[in-house]
Amino acid sequence: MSYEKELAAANKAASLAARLCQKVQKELLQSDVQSKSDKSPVTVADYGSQALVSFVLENELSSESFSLVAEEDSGDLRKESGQETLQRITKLVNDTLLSDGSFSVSSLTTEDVLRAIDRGKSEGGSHGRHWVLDPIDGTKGFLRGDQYAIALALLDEGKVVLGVLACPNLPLVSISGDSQHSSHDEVGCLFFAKVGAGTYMQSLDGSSPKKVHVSTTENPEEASLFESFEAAHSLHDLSSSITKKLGVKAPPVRIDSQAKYGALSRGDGAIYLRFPHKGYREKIWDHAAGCIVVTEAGGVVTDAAGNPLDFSQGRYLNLDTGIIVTNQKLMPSLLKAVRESLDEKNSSL
Ligand SMILES: Nc1ncnc2c1ncn2[C@@H]1O[C@H](COP(=O)(O)OS(=O)(=O)O)[C@@H](OP(=O)(O)O)[C@H]1O
Ligand SMILES: [Mg+2]
Repeated sequence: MSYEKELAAANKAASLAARLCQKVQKELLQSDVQSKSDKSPVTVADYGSQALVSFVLENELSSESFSLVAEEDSGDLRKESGQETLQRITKLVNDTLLSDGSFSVSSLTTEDVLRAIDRGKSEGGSHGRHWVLDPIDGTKGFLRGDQYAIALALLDEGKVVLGVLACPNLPLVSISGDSQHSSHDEVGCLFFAKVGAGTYMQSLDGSSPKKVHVSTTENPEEASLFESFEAAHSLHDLSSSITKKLGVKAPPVRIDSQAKYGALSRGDGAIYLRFPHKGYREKIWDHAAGCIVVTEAGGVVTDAAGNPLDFSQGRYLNLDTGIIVTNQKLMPSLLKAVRESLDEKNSSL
């Protein structure tokens, strides 16, 4: 199976969704009246991105019956209080489709938008094909004006077979701790990977794609660490104890969203550690696209016990403790350090 047509559709869908999100983030950052606690811009961009991706996939694949596992549903938009937001989303989606020029449809109605969003209710699973979407991954980063990603993947018989990460604010040059980059660097990256065919990166503006590879270092002293920006999303103390054991010298690079997987796939840094607080259940849309982008670039993604991630169990991942990402050479010593640090943590409880 080549998945050629599916990859082209996914790239188009994620790029257009990125355009929609960029427009909303720009307005958000320019607005003086926007209060910091107002979550409405991210709400509008989240729903708009999901509606757009769902519509583009249906259109490009000429398929009425595809399955989509996605983060949002239209419940709140169907209420009286959601009508103004729904109008804004519908206008944004139509403006974005119009800006592309390749869609022959006249404008979508609010009902079309609600229907497109609700396609995302699929439960996924181990049989057949399922698209997996996080319309805005890193919502907190989006509101801060920092990193976020549109993450889209395709599962076939429970395995991730393609993945696309659109990262509108990620510099085209390396962001690892030791590299110099300035606020003038060009931003906006599109990573895409297909099973058995490697990972590529291009600019969201459409430069020609270049094959990328994870860092090949086997020396932990040269390896820098990526982790969640938000301390509430990952135990920073635990990753610090692990990297100390390994001998990592550089301070951690903390950025939001699956942009971490994208950055790692092109060799910015060599390790990504994620240890959610007890009780948190990881969703498949937070890792499916990132996972194939890294593995097709030569990296390894496992849970804290060294098992591959299983995307076939529905909307959630059933995980042992955390997620570990690195290259093949560093994995054995990293897993050992993870095991030792987890044992120390558990014995101190
Ligand atoms: N408590 C808790 N623990 C662990 N993870 C959580 C938690 N709460 C949320 N999330 C999920 O984290 C997604 C954001 O990605 P990151 O954690 O990699 O980035 S960051 O923390 O925003 O820096 C974020 O994705 P979005 O909701 O799409 O933004 C969540 O799915
Ligand atoms: Mg997410």
